[in-house]
Parts: sequence; C-alpha cells; structure tokens
Amino acid sequence: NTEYLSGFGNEFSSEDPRCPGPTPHLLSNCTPQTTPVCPYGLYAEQLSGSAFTCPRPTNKRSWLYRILPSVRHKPYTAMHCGNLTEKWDEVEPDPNQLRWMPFTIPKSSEKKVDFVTGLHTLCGAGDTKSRNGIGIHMFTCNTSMVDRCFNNSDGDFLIVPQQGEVLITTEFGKMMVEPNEICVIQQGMRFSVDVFGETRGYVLEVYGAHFELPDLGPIGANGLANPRDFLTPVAWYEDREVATGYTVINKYQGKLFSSQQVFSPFNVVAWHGNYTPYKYNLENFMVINCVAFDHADPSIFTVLTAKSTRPGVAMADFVIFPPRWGVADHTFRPPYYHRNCMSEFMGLIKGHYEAKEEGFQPGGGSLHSMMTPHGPDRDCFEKSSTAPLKPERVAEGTMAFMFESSFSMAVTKWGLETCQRLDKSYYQCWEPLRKHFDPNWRPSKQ
Ligand SMILES: O=C(O)Cc1cc(O)ccc1O
Ligand SMILES: [Fe+2]
Repeated sequence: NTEYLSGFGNEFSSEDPRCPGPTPHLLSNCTPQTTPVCPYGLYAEQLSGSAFTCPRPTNKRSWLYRILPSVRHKPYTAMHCGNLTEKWDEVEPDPNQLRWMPFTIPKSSEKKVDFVTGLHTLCGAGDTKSRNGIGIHMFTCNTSMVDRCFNNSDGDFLIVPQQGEVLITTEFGKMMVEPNEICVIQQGMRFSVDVFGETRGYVLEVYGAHFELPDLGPIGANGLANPRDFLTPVAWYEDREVATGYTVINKYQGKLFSSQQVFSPFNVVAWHGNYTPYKYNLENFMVINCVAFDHADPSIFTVLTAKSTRPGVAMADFVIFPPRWGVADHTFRPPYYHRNCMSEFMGLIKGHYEAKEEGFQPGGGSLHSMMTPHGPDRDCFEKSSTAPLKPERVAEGTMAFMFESSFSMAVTKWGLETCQRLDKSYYQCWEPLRKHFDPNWRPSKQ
C-alpha cells in the first residue's frame, strides 16, 4: 500500500493524511512558532545533504516535521561490524579477473540475519573521512529489522535487490523495492528493511557525492532514465513508544555505532524538500544504442552517476545492460576485448550476460580491475564472429549491471577468502581463445 511522488530531485512536499493541513503552513515558514510550536505540536528538523553554501543546482536539504527530534537519544557506542569494513589493506592487492559464484544467503532456520548484519564489503577504495571513495557491499539476509534502523553518515547507498523484495521504511515514508528496481538512500537518512524470505542484493556506496542523472548532450531532452520515473515515498509516521528500546545504528567513519531511544524514528508527519530517498524501475530505462555499426561504449546505458571533481570522471556510474535490439551491421556485436583505466564491478539480477553465457550467475559478481584485460569468453567470441547480422533481441529477460569506478578498488579479506565464493577457474574461460592470424589474408574482391 505504498504511494509515491514522481520526479528526480524535485522540491517535494508530503504530509501523512492522518494529520492533514500542515504543509501550506510549513512551506511558507520552515520553522514556525504558531501553536506555539509547529502545527500538531511537531518539531522541525532540517536534514542537510549538501553544504549550506552549495550552488543551487547541487543544494540539497529537506525539512522534517516530527514528533520528537532525532537528537533525543542515548550516546552512541561501538558495535560489532561483522563483515562491513573500510579497511582496504586487509589482504595483498590482486589484479586478476575475479568472479564470484552467487553469494550464499543464510537459512533462517539456521541463523537469523537482517539487512544490517547481512552487509558484507566486497571491495572499495578511498576514505570516508576525506569524503572521497566508494564501497561495494553484498547484502544477504532472511529476517526483517525489528525496532532497529540504520543510517549511513558516510555516504549514499544505491541498493540493487537481486532476490526477494524489500520494504524500506524511511523517515520520508515507505518504499517497496523489487528485483529489477533500485533505490537510493542518501547520506544520513534513517531506514529499516523488511524482507519476506531469503533476500540478496548489491549495494554501491559513495562517500562525498550524490547520484545524479547523467547529462544527455546530443541525445536531447528525453531518454535514458527519465526524471519522472524516479519515485519518492509519501510521508508516513508512527507515534510508537518502545519501552524496551529502539536501536539506531549509525555507520560512521566506516564503523558501526548503536544508540538507544524510546520511540520509533519513523515519526515524521510531514516533510518538504529536495533531499529524499527514491526508487527507480529499470524497465523504464529508455535504451539508446548503435543503429549503424560498431559497439557503443556502455556509458550509453548509464542510469545514475556520482561525479568526481574531475570533469567527465565518475567516482562511480551505475550502468545497466537492458533488453534491447542488436542491429549493428558488419560489426562484432558483443562487448569488445579491452583494458580500462576504470574499474568494473558487475552483478547480475536475472538471466545471463551476453559476454559470458556460462559461469556468471544471478547473485554473483565479477571485478575487472584497472587495466586488467577482459572481454567475451571463447564461446561468445566464436559464435558472434560468424553470427548472421540480422536484427535480434539482445539480453531478453535478463538484467546485468555494472558499477564502473575511477577508483582502483581493493578487495576485502571477506571477498577474497572468507566468503568462499571466488571462482578460481574464471581465467579459463579465455584459455581456449585461439589464433586466427593469417599473414596471407587479402581483402575479398567485391
Ligand atoms: O566488460 C564488460 O563486460 C562491460 C562492458 C560492456 C560493454 O558493452 C563494453 C565495455 C565493457 O566494459
Ligand atoms: Fe569491461
């Protein structure tokens, strides 16, 4: 029963229908002293997502009108971080092509694991303190968060559910996010995750930038991910006292801290602003691609980008490989062989990936690090080198994606060892590539 507001980064306003009317008041006056406090006796609290002084296009903040302010909590104390880490030097660097089999989801009959305890850091780079870096995490869980919520003081989470839908209660309202949808919970926003069975997904965390829609340049005013397809939840509150204690978990400088309070943090009756969580259904992506010859770089499939301060260079791009037509003439159509000055982490939501029909499975992953050679496996190369070039559907029923980053990422000890999902035979998919070189080759006479 979830409702949404449509648009990307809009100035929205929303009020829970059980308390109608405060919004006009709050829109004309952020911190009113009317009755004698805000309407309905609410506290006003600003959540800033940018420096106060950022230029208008990047200035982000929302005003939350809540039953009690967030500051009404006991001190934070350090808690166990499990496999969540920001230590990028746990193991020696490894430039190899890495591929992981589907990450194991714990069985609820054996161990109850919720979204937060189910977070495992796979790779990343940079530093939360200097506000520049990314982390890639897997979440595998089987249990809803009860009387606990999470907020990330370090950066934004782009969450890609792969198996099982997640109901995310946020300070702004509720979002149901199914596989093939993604959501972004921005820095500082509190949220709690309900699951409905064995659940798995990917998280791209960026420190120090927010996700933006890529510019469209010569594409024009429409296309790729259209702003109206981004959905923000409507206000929803609960006035719930929790005598046994409600736990607010705070990821701060790469570590987890918990604090207790006696009430639900989802006590926001109305809010307005342009700093909100949002979700997006990947089916809505308006695919643009080659209609003549050659293979367009995958940047043409960028859904969201978190820019670095270098022009044109992303800290991380979220790129998808959606179902589409392949029509390129006299062209080897699959991804090309290449070495890249960016790092490429790939995941698979469903189906298979065109460059590797075998081995790369939904719920698994791959990492092709900076300048590490990669490309189609032998089967894909042979098949696509001789395939008749008629128009054909590509990637039907599948959804692969890539987190492409300008950081040279370290893999964690969990990723290389503890998870035990590393496919040691990955390199072998290229071993059968054979030589086709023929020095006597001449262009065929037309
Ligand atoms: O390596 C990959 O599979 C991702 C990728 C896809 C593509 O179509 C072109 C370049 C690229 O890195
Ligand atoms: Fe690549």
